This record gives sequence, C-alpha cells and structure tokens, in this order.
Amino acid sequence: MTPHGASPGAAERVLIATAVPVERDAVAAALPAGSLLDVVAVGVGPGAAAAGTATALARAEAAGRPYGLVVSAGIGGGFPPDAPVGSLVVADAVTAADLGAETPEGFKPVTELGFGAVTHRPPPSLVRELADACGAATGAVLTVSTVTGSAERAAELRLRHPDALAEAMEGFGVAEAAVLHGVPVAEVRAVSNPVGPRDRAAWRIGDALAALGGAFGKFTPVLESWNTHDSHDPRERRRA
Ligand SMILES: O=C(O)c1cccc(C(=O)CC[C@H]2O[C@@H](n3cnc4c(=O)[nH]cnc43)[C@H](O)[C@@H]2O)c1
Repeated sequence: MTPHGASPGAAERVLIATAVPVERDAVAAALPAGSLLDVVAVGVGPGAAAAGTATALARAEAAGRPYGLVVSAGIGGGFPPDAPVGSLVVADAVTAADLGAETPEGFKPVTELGFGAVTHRPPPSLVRELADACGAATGAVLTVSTVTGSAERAAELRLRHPDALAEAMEGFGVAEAAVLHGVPVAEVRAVSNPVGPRDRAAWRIGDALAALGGAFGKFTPVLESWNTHDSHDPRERRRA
C-alpha cells in the first residue's frame, strides 16, 4: 500500500479542488465521462481550501476509495511579463507568501519563527508532464490571503520570491490538507489578470476559464496514469 492507502501500480483517483463553481464547471466539462478525476469547489482562500480538501480526502478514505493525488486548480494573477493573461502556470512550488510576521528586519516566514512550512513541492515529473501536456510555464505559485493591488506589493513579492510566476488564494491550503493525508499535490493556474495595480476592468476571467478547461482536456491521461514516477512520501516533498 502507498502511504495514502491505494495499491501501488493501480490507477488512482484524483481530486481536483477549485475555489468556485465556475472553475469547477470549466474543469469538469473538459473531462471524459467515467474518468477517475473528481472536481469539487472548496471555497475561496487558503482556510476554506484546506477545510474543503481535507473533508473530501477524509470522506474518500472512509468510503474505501482514497485519492492518490490532489490538484489545486483555478484562475490566478500572473507576474508580468513571464505569465501573461491567458497563459497557464504549473506550480513547481506551492508557497504561502504571507504566512509569517512583520519584524523590524522585514517579513519573516513562519519557518524562520520555528513553525510549520511555507512551501510544498509537487512531484517534479508530474510538474513536467502537466506543463508539457498544455504548454504551461513552470514556477512558484504564491498563495495570498489578499489579492495584490499595487505595484509596490507586486515588487515586494517578486523580490522575496524571484521564481514566482503567479499568485492565487488556495494552493497552500489544498497542499496542507494533502500533506496531512499523505497525498501528493499539484497546482495549475490559468492567468486572468496581471499581479499589480488593481484594474478590475482588465481581468479576463472568461479567457482564463477557457484556458483552464483546455488544459484539463489534455491532462486526463497524465493524471490518471501518474502513480509510479516519484516518491509519494510527503516528507520528501516538504521544504521548511
Ligand atoms: O475585485 C474584484 O472585483 C474581483 C472580481 C472577481 C474575482 C475577484 C477575486 O478576487 C477572485 C479571487 C479568486 O480568483 C483567484 N485569483 C484570480 N486572480 C488573482 C490574483 O491576482 N491574486 C490572487 N488570487 C487571484 C483566487 O485564487 C481566488 O479564488 C475579485
């Protein structure tokens, strides 16, 4: 048995966690009938995402049909120029960007205060396969509790996370739930807006939802066959 209870070598069920129903519907419409992929809308923000994902994982385990992989999916902000509106980002790091403390020396992540984790790393081979399948860029996706609304905040985030390509509000919560249940995690974002000064009129949510659905139309074989490449031990994916 793998750490999460599935048989090694067997095709495993995949849980896809979106924030809101329109994202869920965009993904679900792209999946073939009878696939091993379930899509649920778990709510906006890291807290709702963690609670909703943990509940779905626990219910599946209790029913004797555990998930072997969790994917956080949805729209997000892209850091220009690397992640333009309409493009796709597959996370090679799922990072909580504002989990920490302000100090006289600047922001300190909780790990520097002696607690928890701020980054979870999806299995590298899965990241590569997903990105190749849909033509996505790979890089860190930041999880924030407040949508960035100024050039100053965007620059601060990029300074602290030079490898960041996108920000959204759920990935780290989904990842914390996955780690708790011993299940690998991935994150995919379709860029609806630039990270920077707030310009609501410039958001292209429809285009991003179309890109998200297009990506999942190509992901199914990768997700359903992904079960043997990397370690499933979450301790090997965790970076303090
Ligand atoms: O401010 C508005 O008028 C507004 C209208 C529609 C949606 C929003 C959101 O804040 C959506 C948050 C939702 O979408 C993800 N998301 C999309 N872009 C970003 C971003 O630049 N930074 C953070 N999150 C973003 C996020 O994952 C939420 O699920 C606002």
